[in-house]
Amino acid sequence: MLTLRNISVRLGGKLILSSISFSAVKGINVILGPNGSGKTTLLRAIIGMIKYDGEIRVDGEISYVPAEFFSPSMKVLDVLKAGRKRANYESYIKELNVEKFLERDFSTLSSGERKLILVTKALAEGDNVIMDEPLSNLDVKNKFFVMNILKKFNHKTFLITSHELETLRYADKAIVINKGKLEYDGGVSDLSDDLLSNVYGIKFKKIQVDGKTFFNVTG
Ligand SMILES: Nc1ncnc2c1ncn2[C@@H]1O[C@H](COP(=O)(O)OP(=O)(O)OP(=O)(O)O)[C@@H](O)[C@H]1O
Repeated sequence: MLTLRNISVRLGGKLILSSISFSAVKGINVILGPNGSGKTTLLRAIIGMIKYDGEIRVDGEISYVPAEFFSPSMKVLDVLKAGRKRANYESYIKELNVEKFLERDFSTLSSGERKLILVTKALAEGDNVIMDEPLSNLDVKNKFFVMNILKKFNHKTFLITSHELETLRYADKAIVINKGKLEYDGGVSDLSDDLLSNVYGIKFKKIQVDGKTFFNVTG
C-alpha cells in the first residue's frame, strides 16, 4: 500500500507540489506530466529524500531508481548486492537477462545496460518500486521487455514516471500532474484526451483497441 495525503513541497521558496493526494494500486501506476511539473519532486518526497507537508503511508519496503544516477567503478554484482541483505537477486537477474553483465565494471556498461541493472536491483529490493523514467535509455525492444516484466510482478506496487504515453497500455492506474497539482488519478480507460491535450498543450486523440487505451498526437 502506498497512500499520499495532501503532499505539498516547497523548494527554493517556491511551492513545487500543492496538496497531492492519491493511493497507488498494486501493479503499474504511471505518473505523467510535462517537464517541470513536479514528478521527480513527488518521488523524492515519497522516498524521504526531501521534506514535505502531508502524510505518506507505505506498507513494505521501498526501492528507488533515479532518472539520473552516479556510476561507481564497481563490479555489477556488487552494485546489485549493495544494500538489502535478504533480497532475492538471483531470480530477478535471470528474469531481466543480465547474467552476462555480473562480472563487468558497472561504470563500463552502456546507459541502457546500467538502467537494466538498476531496475533489476529495485525489483529485488522493494515491494513498492519507485522508478523515475525507468524506460529512458532503453531501446524500443527493452522498453516493452521491462514493461512486460513489471506486469508479471503485479503483486508489487510500481510507481513510475514516464514521458512515453505507450506505457499507459500496461498501466493499472494513471496519475497526471501539472504545475505541481494533481489533474487526474484513476483508470487509464477513463483518462480523457481533452485532459491530456490541456495539460501538454498539444492535441491528443484517444483510441481504444482490444480493451487497451492509446493516445495519438494529432496536432
Ligand atoms: N531546489 C529547487 N529549488 C527551486 N526549484 C526547484 C528545485 N528543485 C526543483 N525545482 C523546480 O521544481 C519544478 C519541478 O521539478 P521536477 O524535477 O519535480 O519536475 P519533473 O516533472 O520531474 O520534470 P522533468 O519531466 O523535466 O524531469 C521545476 O520547475 C524545477 O525547476
